[in-house]
Amino acid sequence: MSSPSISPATYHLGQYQEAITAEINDLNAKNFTAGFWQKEATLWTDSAEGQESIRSFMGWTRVAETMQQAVPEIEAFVKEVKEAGFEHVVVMGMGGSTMAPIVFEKSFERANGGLPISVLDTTDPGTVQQIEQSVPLDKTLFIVASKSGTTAEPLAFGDYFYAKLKEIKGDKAGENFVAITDPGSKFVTNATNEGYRKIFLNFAEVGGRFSALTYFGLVPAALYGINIAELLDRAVTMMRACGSEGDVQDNPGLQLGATMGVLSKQGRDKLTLVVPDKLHDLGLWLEQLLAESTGKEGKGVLPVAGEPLGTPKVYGHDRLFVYVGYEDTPDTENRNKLKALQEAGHPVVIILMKEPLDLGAEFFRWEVGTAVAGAVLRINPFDQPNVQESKTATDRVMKVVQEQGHLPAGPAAAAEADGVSYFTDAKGDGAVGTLKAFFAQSKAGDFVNLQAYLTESDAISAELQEFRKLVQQNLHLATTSGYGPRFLHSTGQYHKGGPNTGLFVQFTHQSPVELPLPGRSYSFGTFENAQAQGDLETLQQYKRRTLHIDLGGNAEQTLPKVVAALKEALAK
Ligand SMILES: O=P(O)(O)OC[C@H]1O[C@H](O)[C@H](O)[C@@H](O)[C@@H]1O
Repeated sequence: MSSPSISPATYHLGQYQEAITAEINDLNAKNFTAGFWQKEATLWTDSAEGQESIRSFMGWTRVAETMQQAVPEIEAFVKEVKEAGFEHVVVMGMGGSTMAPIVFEKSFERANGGLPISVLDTTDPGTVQQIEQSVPLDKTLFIVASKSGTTAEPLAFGDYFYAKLKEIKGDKAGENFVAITDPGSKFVTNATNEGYRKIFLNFAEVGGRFSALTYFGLVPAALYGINIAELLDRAVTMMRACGSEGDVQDNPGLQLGATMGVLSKQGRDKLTLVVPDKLHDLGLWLEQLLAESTGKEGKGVLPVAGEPLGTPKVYGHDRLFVYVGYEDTPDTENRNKLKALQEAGHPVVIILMKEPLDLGAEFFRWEVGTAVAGAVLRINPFDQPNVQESKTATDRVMKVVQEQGHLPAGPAAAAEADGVSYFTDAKGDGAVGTLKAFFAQSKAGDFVNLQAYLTESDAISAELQEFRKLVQQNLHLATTSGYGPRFLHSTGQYHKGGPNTGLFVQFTHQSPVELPLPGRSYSFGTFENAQAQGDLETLQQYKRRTLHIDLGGNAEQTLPKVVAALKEALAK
């Protein structure tokens, strides 16, 4: 095993170098690094209330060291699980409670003896059913992961699969369940009563999106066969480089954060992440960290992940490109394009790791960088004030469902074609005219966000990519895309709290799969569509430009028709 070292980061900042250096000098002049480790909340805000909240969520800064002590406990648990004959793990949760497991599963090869992992973080009935049908239920360990223990989705997933296991194992169902949650939550009591095999108590002072290196990330990682001791050692190496043990000359987190903060203030507020295929899902984790931490008070760094990388002519002046890849993977096409972008005057940062275990260090670099960007933007990076609003709106919708047995009726469609209904204020003729009118509202510096409350599949993802490509090539706008309700717990904060520069395209469907939820009067599908409706109302309340496209009962068949209509609408 190579000894831990920090992956090199190269900054090509061109005309922005001067302003960023000035910011770094300012931060150093006020002893930012020392203040950061002492949780000096004045670095972020002048409000006393804000300062108290900041201090209470800075437990993540030293949690990697704490977790080094917990490695034997986690490894003993993994041994117990394997000896008990489990063959598969399903991690169920939203946002920060599942993003790191997704990255681990996709970025590492499963080690010999490691258990395969699936992650369930959607209420879409088709996806829930796919997971149910793809695992041996009686030999599957279900991890219900929720910091607060109150999030509606993980509780629903837990109840759903617990009922299934009860049918198979009766009173022994709890043997297949594990909880990861904060101490004192009601969920702890419920999990205890239901006989869960184990309850891992996490740390109240570590927020969800900063919890990759706690039980939330590490328990699934260890079950999958990842060497978590080494992962943590590398994180601790990065902690030291960022000044955890005293003064450092160049703090890598501070450098990244100052770059993101200054560029955001100068209008280059769209951090475009470029990765090799093997790191495809790193973007999901980073999206939540950056968008939820910085997207508030009309400011923010917008993470753009999974967008096809283009030539300089398709971009405006609103990007910072960051490449995270591997030293020994040439990834020639991306690297050449980045070179061209750099030469055309776009700021580009390149981080090269040796192997996936270096992600331990990178998680920490980005966490510090995000906190520093928050200080430069003068916002509290540890709260998510606008996420709750959309949950409250969904609760209102669900109340109607419970009273009337169905979702509340919405406005009349602006257009209907090919079994697809379009809802928006923009006025145009038919599907093509409506799409044209909707996008005619865009201007330079805007972004287009696709929200897919659909069953995730390669075919749907490919169509969404095509949609993004058309927008990028014809309108030269940044595009982001996420499956709902996952993104609600991630980029959803930025959509409502960040600058009003987004055009939101929401896709819903009427799932042919009907999955009732135990103990509730509604099904997964109704819940999913209520979440979409609740968020749409919240976006509209914030005067965001919205287009809701209902794809009907066969989204794989109708989405290509929408893409074809878009092509026509955007043609010159
Ligand atoms: O882990 P939980 O408490 O269930 O929370 C899951 C997610 O819920 C919310 O939507 C927050 O905005 C996220 O930051 C959080 O990660």
